[in-house]
Amino acid sequence: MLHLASKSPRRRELLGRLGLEFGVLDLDVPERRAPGEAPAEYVRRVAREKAGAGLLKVAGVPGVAVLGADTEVILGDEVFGKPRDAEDAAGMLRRLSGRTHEVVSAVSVVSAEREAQAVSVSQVTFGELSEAQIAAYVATGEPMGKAGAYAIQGGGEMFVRKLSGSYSGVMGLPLYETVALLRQFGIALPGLEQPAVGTPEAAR
Ligand SMILES: Cc1cn([C@H]2C[C@H](O)[C@@H](COP(=O)(O)OP(=O)(O)OP(=O)(O)O)O2)c(=O)[nH]c1=O
Repeated sequence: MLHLASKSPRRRELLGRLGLEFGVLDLDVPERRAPGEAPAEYVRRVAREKAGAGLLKVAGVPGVAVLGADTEVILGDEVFGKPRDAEDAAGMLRRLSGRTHEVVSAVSVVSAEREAQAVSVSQVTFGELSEAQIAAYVATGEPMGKAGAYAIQGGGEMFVRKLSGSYSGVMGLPLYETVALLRQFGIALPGLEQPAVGTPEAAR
């Protein structure tokens, strides 16, 4: 049985697209970058810690695997996590305006026997954002709870001039990498292995 160690509704929705059954573990893992820690290393560590904390919660249940993930927006050596408040969100959007940043999403799967990890890195280029646009977007509340203060799956898509990488990775759970990891753990993916309901006979 797979468990998702995440409070993120996006991760629940994305994992659900694979058509497998999974439980959800609500955890609070601190997200703080250690001094001198490289941005990509930080994302990998936090994903591993989320999965590890989840495994502790279900310890003793045989045959369980736990998936944890972390997503951060990286601009040079700066790491933008979830904004603290509206002002912080506006500051992040100002920094991202007219520039290309990276969105790094790490996924970790752990079980009592093994652990594996995959990382997805996407490049996202924003157009120039006016102060009015930033203020209007922040006022929608959408930036809160999102790394880099935007949601590509929401109004933030209007800022994206170019995306090179994984759309689901930017949203918080890179599906291509997740499928590969789950297969390593022998977890069946019925949504991928059977024809979708309603697919015409000829297309099967
Ligand atoms: C860049 C970007 C991030 N995000 C979200 C994905 C993640 O939920 C969030 C980054 O914060 P995370 O710390 O990765 O995740 P979380 O705190 O939401 O959930 P949990 O730790 O419980 O798994 O930003 C979007 O929804 N859209 C985007 O375009």
